[in-house]
Amino acid sequence: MKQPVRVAVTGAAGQIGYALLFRIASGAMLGNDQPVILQLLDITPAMEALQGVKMELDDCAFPLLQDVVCTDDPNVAFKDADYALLVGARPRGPGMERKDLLEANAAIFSVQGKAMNEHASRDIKVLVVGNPANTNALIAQRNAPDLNPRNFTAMTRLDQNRAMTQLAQKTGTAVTDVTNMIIWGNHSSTQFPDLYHANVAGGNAMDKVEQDWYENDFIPTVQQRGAAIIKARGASSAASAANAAIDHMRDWALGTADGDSVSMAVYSDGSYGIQEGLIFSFPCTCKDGDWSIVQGQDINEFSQAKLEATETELAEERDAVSHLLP
Ligand SMILES: NC(=O)c1ccc[n+]([C@@H]2O[C@H](COP(=O)([O-])OP(=O)(O)OC[C@H]3O[C@@H](n4cnc5c(N)ncnc54)[C@H](O)[C@@H]3O)[C@@H](O)[C@H]2O)c1
Ligand SMILES: O=C(O)C[C@H](O)C(=O)O
Repeated sequence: MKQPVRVAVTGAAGQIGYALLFRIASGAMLGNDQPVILQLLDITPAMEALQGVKMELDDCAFPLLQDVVCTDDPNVAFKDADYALLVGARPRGPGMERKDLLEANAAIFSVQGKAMNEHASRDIKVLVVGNPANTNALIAQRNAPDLNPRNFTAMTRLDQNRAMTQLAQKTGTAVTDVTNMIIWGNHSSTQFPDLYHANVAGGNAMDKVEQDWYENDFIPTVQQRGAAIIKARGASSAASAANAAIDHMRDWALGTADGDSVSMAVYSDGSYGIQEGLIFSFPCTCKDGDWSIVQGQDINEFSQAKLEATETELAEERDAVSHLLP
């Protein structure tokens, strides 16, 4: 039996938390042979609700779940954590743009970055889900100077999964026929879903769809899907977001499939001309618990303009929170 690993989840009493924790505890994220200890963080007024979630986790009698810690103290939640899923944040309501959330959520992520810097495993793998996810990840990373910046990532896997289904439905194929479906940039309406490098049933995706559908239907549908869910449900996506978080962490920990790449917002090393230090979604492969950016893809004029637009937005978000970046 493997040694248990410690998985910190913030915002654990929230909607995404409720769809996420049971799957982590079941082994869906780290494998059926990996025992876990859950370290759950939420704010003080949510402690009673969090205790209720813990009672339900207990009542599942998950064989892999060794302990559940509930706390309102980030220093406790991140103690020796091997993985952290930073979900806790104020979600976007109808009519709100992500930028409206920047200031409100920025403070949360600087505190949590500092707590990880002090208390977490030096190899911690951090996934930021709470919006604006890329910039929250940047704030956490910059507040954790003793940790490797490569340990901090943000989630664009939900956008990738959305894009895969749209493409499969359009081409009359199964989602399992779609590979290398990459989202570049920010988890926002400037994200760039790239069909030029995606494959459907072994052929290039752009050979199977019309340019007009790609530009005027597919891209806006994927970019606006979060807002469409909020409009329909009156609340932001939760189960699909939790599912994408599981996908992201599982691939990072256990590796991506041969011949496939996945979308991960990671610390930019300047690849594809993207400013170094931004948390930008690139095509990534994962092996032995580490990610790398897929290099050498041709970027045409259309794609280049899209990459620049989403990079500009991320640079603006970074500048708007510069007072929180040490
Ligand atoms: N990246 C993505 O693809 C994606 C997708 C869906 C939602 N989201 C984002 O995920 C976040 C959570 O969504 P939700 O639906 O679970 O929201 P929710 O309001 O149901 O839950 C958020 C939880 O976070 C807690 N929280 C607030 N401040 C905290 C703090 N300082 N420390 C710890 N916990 C804190 C709240 O008490 C609440 O329990 C939102 O920011 C939402 O916009 C991201
Ligand atoms: O768009 C939002 O605010 C919610 C979330 O990020 C989503 O993509 O569903």
